[in-house]
Amino acid sequence: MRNIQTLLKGIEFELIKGDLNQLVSDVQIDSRQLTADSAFIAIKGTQMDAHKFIPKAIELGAKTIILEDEPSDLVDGVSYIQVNNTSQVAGLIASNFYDNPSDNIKVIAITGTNGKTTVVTLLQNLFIKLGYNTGALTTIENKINNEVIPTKLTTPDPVTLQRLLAEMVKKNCSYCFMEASSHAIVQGRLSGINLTGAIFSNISHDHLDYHGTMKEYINAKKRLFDTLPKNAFALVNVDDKRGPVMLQNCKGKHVTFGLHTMANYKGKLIDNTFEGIQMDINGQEAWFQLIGSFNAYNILTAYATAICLDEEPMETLQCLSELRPARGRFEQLVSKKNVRGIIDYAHTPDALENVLETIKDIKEDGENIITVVGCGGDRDKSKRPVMAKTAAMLSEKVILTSDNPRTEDPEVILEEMMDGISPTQERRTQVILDRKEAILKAVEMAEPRDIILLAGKGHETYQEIDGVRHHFDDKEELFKAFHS
Ligand SMILES: CC(=O)N[C@H]1[C@@H](OP(=O)(O)OP(=O)(O)OC[C@H]2O[C@@H](n3ccc(=O)[nH]c3=O)[C@H](O)[C@@H]2O)O[C@H](CO)[C@@H](O)[C@@H]1O[C@H](C)C(=O)N[C@@H](C)C(=O)N[C@H](CCC(=O)O)C(=O)O
Ligand SMILES: Nc1ncnc2c1ncn2[C@@H]1O[C@H](COP(=O)(O)OP(=O)(O)OP(=O)(O)O)[C@@H](O)[C@H]1O
Repeated sequence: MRNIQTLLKGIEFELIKGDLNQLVSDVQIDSRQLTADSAFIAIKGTQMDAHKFIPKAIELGAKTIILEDEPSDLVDGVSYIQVNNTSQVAGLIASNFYDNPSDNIKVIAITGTNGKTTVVTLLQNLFIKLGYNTGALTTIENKINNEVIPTKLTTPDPVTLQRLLAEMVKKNCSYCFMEASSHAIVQGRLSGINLTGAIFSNISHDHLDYHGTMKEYINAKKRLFDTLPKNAFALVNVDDKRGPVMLQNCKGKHVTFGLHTMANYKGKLIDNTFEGIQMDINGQEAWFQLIGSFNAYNILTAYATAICLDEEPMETLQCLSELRPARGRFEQLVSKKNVRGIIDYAHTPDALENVLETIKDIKEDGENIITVVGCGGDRDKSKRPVMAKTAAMLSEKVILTSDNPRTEDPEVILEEMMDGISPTQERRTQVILDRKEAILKAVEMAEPRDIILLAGKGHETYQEIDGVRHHFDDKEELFKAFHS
């Protein structure tokens, strides 16, 4: 139990009614999770205004309400605390509730359109190999050492985030590596975290449905750097022209990396095969088991982060070279007929282009690429024709199919994807609504040495149709198709 005063440390507030010594058993932003004596933080969200749940919260036993708008009806025995922006202080309140966990664990957050999950996974595995207890928060899952905690979000909500950090501290973790999505940054989910480092991977077209313009999207990422403390490091990719932008007005220690630009950490790709990549990092050559030139960036990022955290360069390289790809990130299966299947989470135009360019770089002449790809429903519609066009430009054959239509009509999504296909590309493009059938068709069409790319789902084990998640796993389906 904590008293309200403790929860409000460092926050500007006004006590409308009640007692600051009142004890609080838990902090919640969702009325559905409330238990007796919890504090309820009423957030004005993108869908609804949680102020309307305040009566319900009190009914469920909440005696502390943190809100923006003063309610007309004030209940006796309940403390009402008014703040400017509940969404932006929820993390701070939760941090105070959990004893400011990020003072006792080094938290490193990565933002950027692509590469976040890969880098966080690499870093967690690297630091476990280096002998540390380590936590990781990713789109795939949250982890405390080897314990897996399922998640639906890339960056957890502010209260869950602080609870996870507190749990990591309890389990003696020295580090937490986490993804910071642009949604999370804008919504203040990271508030209350005392960051040790922030990383910028790259930026390209994504999430414009939420941010509106590219400028706003870039600004969202930049906010992570604008609020960085002086003793934290700001590690950015200077091959991306927005890298230096992230560092403008950033108080943290500026550190750069790049493959093509002068940087503190300079990498060079030497060899790129289906078995792995060889690269030079600051004059030291090493072999890594991750595939694709874009992974040269991810390895360089992980290396640079480890050195920023005072690890020894040779040991870091040795451990990095032992690491394998994350689930659904360029995972490969080869059939008896010698057809190579690649499962990759590429679900943005840029990531799709990257993965296809990577395959083209590595493959031999005469080996054809068959791409199976779809676009999600209820998400950025503008990327649909672009992704179809990218697939058609960089593959010999394309099968457009479903990828989480959610509440949208999958046929309409596919029609919008088809808008990106030119009349000449139409001849080598098929539309197969059912993803399982699309995979079977790709396998049936493939000749020995051909390459099938299943793009977009990666690690996901579901297909969301009409709001219901049905079990679906690209790797499982490909394995069955290869063995049927
Ligand atoms: C659009 C968006 O980002 N929404 C996130 C946001 O919720 P919201 O503002 O929309 O919430 P809302 O539904 O309007 O509800 C407002 C408030 O009422 C509360 N509520 C609601 C119902 C109720 O009965 N009682 C109650 O108290 C809710 O808990 C919330 O605090 O804040 C919530 C708490 O942090 C998030 O869970 C929620 O993520 C939703 C589920 C989501 O799907 N978000 C996606 C878009 C997202 O955040 N994705 C990024 C990754 C993007 C990427 O890189 O691909 C991520 O970090 O995962
Ligand atoms: N450094 C990189 N630069 C460009 N593309 C990359 C990079 N790393 C990975 N990719 C591509 O982007 C896809 C997604 O990678 P990853 O999951 O690591 O990114 P992410 O930023 O976590 O994305 P999300 O938040 O959507 O999960 C990969 O499958 C790969 O095709």
